[in-house]
Amino acid sequence: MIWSKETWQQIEPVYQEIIALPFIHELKEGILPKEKFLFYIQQDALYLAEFGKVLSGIAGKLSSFEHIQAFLGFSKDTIIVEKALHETFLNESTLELKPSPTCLLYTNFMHAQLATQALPVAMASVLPCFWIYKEVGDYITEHQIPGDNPYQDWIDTYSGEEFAEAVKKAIAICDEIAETCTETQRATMTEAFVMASRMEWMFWDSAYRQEKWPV
Ligand SMILES: Cc1ncc(C[n+]2csc(CCO)c2C)c(N)n1
Repeated sequence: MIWSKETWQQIEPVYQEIIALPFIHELKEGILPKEKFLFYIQQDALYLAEFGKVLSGIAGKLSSFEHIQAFLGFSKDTIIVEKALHETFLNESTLELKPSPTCLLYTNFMHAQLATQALPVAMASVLPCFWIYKEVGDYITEHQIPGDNPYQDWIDTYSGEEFAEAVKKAIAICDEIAETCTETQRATMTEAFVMASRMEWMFWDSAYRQEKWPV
């Protein structure tokens, strides 16, 4: 079976929990309190800055010209989005922004995967970031009631054609790499994918709770 198909089946329960989150429901209805969205965007800017570095780190370890080009493109797009978020939603004071416990957990996990795991495992760790956002973007678009939604730009970004193409490419590259792996390596890739998917759930949940450091 194709690695990505088999692996998505593993996270289907996590995905169902994601679309059941109040953050996603209220985003879809356009009733998410502004301060919760802002908390999310601020943490996302911090997340994207690290994620962009991890993507270019993966590119640096790849050998096929086509794969390198794809991952450098993903990295560049991530940094462009991060910069745009800063310009649209954030101001000077965000220089003092500090990552929430969940944001730090997720970005450190990605960096650790890149630094200590085999390349296919690091690639599997970054894939939920693409794929889950695509599914969530499509889900919201399909279940939205027409009308004004202050978060429409965000929704359109992740349900658009351009993003769909990037996600397709990321999945295809992971499948191609998985084909060259042993069963054990493929299982480790799946484990990494599941772990990152759980952190995607946590990221939205932590934004809804405006998570603080306990001490
Ligand atoms: C926590 C978190 N996870 C995933 C994304 C989505 N995303 C971020 S970068 C990128 C790749 C190309 O731009 C994608 C799909 C996000 N914004 N925040």
